[in-house]
Amino acid sequence: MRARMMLTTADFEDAAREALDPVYYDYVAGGARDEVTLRANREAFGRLNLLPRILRGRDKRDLDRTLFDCPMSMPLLLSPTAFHRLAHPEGELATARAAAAAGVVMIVSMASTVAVEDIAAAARTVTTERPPALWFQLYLQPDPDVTEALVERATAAGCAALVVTVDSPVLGLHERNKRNGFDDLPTGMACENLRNLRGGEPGSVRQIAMSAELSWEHLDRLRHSTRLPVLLKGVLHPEDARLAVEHGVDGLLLSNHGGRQLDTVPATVDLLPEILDAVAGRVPVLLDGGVRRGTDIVKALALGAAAVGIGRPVVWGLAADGEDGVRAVLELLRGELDHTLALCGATGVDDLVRDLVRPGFPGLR
Ligand SMILES: Cc1cc2nc3c(=O)[nH]c(=O)nc-3n(C[C@H](O)[C@H](O)[C@H](O)COP(=O)(O)O)c2cc1C
Ligand SMILES: O=C(O)C(=O)c1ccccc1
Repeated sequence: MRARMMLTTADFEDAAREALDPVYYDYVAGGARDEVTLRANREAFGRLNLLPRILRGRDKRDLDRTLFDCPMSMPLLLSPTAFHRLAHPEGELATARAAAAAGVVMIVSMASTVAVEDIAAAARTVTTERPPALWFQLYLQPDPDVTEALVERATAAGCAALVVTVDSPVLGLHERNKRNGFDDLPTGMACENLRNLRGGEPGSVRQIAMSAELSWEHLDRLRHSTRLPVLLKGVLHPEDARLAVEHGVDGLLLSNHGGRQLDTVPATVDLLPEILDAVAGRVPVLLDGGVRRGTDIVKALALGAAAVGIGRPVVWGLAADGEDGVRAVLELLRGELDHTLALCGATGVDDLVRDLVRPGFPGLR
């Protein structure tokens, strides 16, 4: 049999589907309820068209960008995803090495199955000349002391920014997980960032409190307790984007959690112009949700995103081939990004403007 050619992120999803226990595949692939938003993220990119410029490009294009003092080899980062050891025995260690080798930021999930200190050590084995480019995602905890202990842990491990996920007053409901009876980690895996956080905590998934009573006061308290840049992940209403800036956040990661929280919210790329108008250039706006192609990255950047994140494609790479698989996913997206820039007549990622993107022309869907 001919070996499968791994040319696209979809090829990695196919390989992951074959490699993974179907229960874990469903956990990663799935979205909330009817999965309307999960599909919308992809469909929205599909509805946008690119209108390239001619006779103005260059042979070698600039892909690099610096955000919050973190140099990135391209404006693509690893959005936080939980439980990497479900996908591969090395879990987040493999992911971190791949991200560091590719020169991109990994946002470590609070619910990682390897401790953030060990993830940072793995990244350091690859990048010796600069600190590992890790940011840390957290859910604000109703007990501010728990949040503070987590932040201290992530900061001591060398994380360079905090990404606070605010779209989860309660956990989204995934009917795939219900049908499969998946509601906990298997024996031998734990949420290692929560183990022994303040006392003898076991690191169980249930230690992650989702609370509908969190308020801007909790965020203010965090904002004043750390010198790290704070980004909010999961702001969807433009009014909340305005409030977030007023409360001193350093950036937004525009995200609908990959269609995993409230179903039927809009696709992130459709919301991007409104959010950018609300923020009015005061802080960078990053975006994730449905990014699978170089053309998706170019569309989001041209509309004004400072960088884009990928969630599931990272886990597909990891499940398919560990560190090499994640690296391959990142490199194929880098290649597609560069190729798309060339075809658009752009000299680099800083040369993308809004008028490259048009709403879909009829017949081009
Ligand atoms: C398996 C899985 C686990 C996730 N875990 C987290 C998490 O722990 N924290 C968080 O803020 N977002 C989490 N997310 C959401 C991602 O950060 C991201 O917003 C989303 O996956 C982006 O969409 P994409 O998968 O279409 O690229 C998770 C997503 C998936 C698929
Ligand atoms: O699965 C998720 O999307 C997610 O965000 C999460 C939250 C808490 C624990 C594990 C995963």
